[in-house]
Amino acid sequence: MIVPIELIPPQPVKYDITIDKLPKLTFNTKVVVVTNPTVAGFHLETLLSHIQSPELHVVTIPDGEQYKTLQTVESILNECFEHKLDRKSLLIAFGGGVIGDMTGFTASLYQRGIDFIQIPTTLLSQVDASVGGKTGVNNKYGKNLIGAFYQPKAVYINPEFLKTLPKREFAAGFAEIVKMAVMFDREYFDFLKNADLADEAQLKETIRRSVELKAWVVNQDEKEAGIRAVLNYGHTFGHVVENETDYTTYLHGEAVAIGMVMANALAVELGLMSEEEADEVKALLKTQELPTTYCIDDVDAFYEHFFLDKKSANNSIKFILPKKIGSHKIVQDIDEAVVKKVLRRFGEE
Ligand SMILES: NC(=O)c1ccc[n+]([C@@H]2O[C@H](COP(=O)([O-])OP(=O)(O)OC[C@H]3O[C@@H](n4cnc5c(N)ncnc54)[C@H](O)[C@@H]3O)[C@@H](O)[C@H]2O)c1
Ligand SMILES: O=C(O)C(=O)C[C@@H](O)[C@H](O)[C@H](O)COP(=O)(O)O
Ligand SMILES: [Zn+2]
Repeated sequence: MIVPIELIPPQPVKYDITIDKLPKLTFNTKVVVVTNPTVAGFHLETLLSHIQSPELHVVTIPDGEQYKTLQTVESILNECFEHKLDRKSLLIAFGGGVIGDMTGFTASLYQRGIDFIQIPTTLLSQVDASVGGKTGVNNKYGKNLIGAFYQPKAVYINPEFLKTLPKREFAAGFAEIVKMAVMFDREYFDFLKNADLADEAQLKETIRRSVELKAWVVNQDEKEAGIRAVLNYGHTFGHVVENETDYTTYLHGEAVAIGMVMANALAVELGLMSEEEADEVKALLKTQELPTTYCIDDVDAFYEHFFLDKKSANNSIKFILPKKIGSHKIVQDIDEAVVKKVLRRFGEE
C-alpha cells in the first residue's frame, strides 16, 4: 500500500547580508554567542556592546579546524541545554568558518532547529562560509561529511574585524576569492590582479563582489543539485590534502589553493585550459604567498579518497574544472589513468 504525502512547501528562504559596521542588534529571546578564545580576546567586548537581549550567554569552544567535530557540537548543545534555550532562542556564530559551520549545525539540531545568525570575523568566512547555509563537521573519513543545509537568519559582515587577522589567515580567504573569480568572472580576476586589499574601499568591494557571486549561485541551487557544485572548485583535491595532513598542516584556504592548482593541471591535461592561464592563476595565488605545491606520497590512496567526496555518486567522481579563466565545466568519468598521471606529476614537483 502506498500512502501519499504532500507537504506544503516552506516559505522561500530569504535573508539580508549586511556589509558594513556592526549595527545595534536587539532580540527579545535568549541569545547564545558561540566563539573561541582568539576571537573573544580581540572582539567579544565590541560584539556584546552591540547586542541587547533579556538573557545573553557566551559559549567558548577551542580554536582550530581539528576541533570541528561532532564532539564539539555536542558540547555546544550541552551548553544550550544548561542555559535552557527554547525554540525561540537564537545562536550567534562569532568567528571564522569553523565557528560558523559548527554553530549553524548546532542550531539545526537543537530541538530540531532554532534560528542562528552569522557574524563572520575572517576574510574566508566573510566572503564565503557565512553565506549559503552549508553547516557541519569533519570526521576521520573526511571533510564536512556530517552536516546539514541550514540557512542563517541574517549575516553581518564587518570588514573592521579583519584588522586583527593574521596575514596567513587573510591569504587563506583570498584563495576562496580567487576560486569565485576563476569559476565565474574574468573581469573580477583581472581586478584582483591589480587590487590593493590593504585599501579599505578595495577590500570592501572585493568582499561585496564575492558575496554577490556566492549568493547568486546559492539562490539558484541551495542544496547543490547543480551549479552550486562549482563552488567546490579546488575542494575535491584540497579536502584530501586537509584530511591527509590531519587538518593541522594547511589552513582550509591553503588546501583549496593547492587543490585549484591541481584542478588546473587536470584541466590543462584535458585541453580545457591553457598552460598560460594555469600559470596566471598560480601567480595570483602567489601574490598572497599561498602554497601551490604538495607532495602526494601515495597517488592511489589520494585517488581513492575522491570517492568519499560528497559530489561523487554511483562510483563516479565529479571534477569541477576551469574552462579558461571566468568559466567552468563539471566533468565526470575522467579516465582514472589520466587523473593519476596528473597527480603523479604533481607529486614530483
Ligand atoms: N559553509 C561554507 O560554505 C564554508 C565555506 C568555506 C569554508 N568553510 C569552512 O570554514 C572553515 C575555515 O574557515 P576560516 O578560514 O575562517 O578558519 P577558522 O574559523 O579556523 O579561523 C581562522 C583563525 O583565525 C582566527 N580568527 C578569527 N577571526 C579573527 C580575527 N578577526 N582576528 C584574529 N584572529 C581571528 C580564528 O580563531 C582561527 O584561529 C573550514 O572548516 C571550512 O571547511 C565553510
Ligand atoms: O558553499 C559551497 O557550496 C561551497 O562549496 C563553499 C566551499 O568553499 C566550502 O569549503 C564548503 O564547505 C565545501 O563544501 P563541501 O560540500 O565540499 O563540504
Ligand atoms: Zn572552501
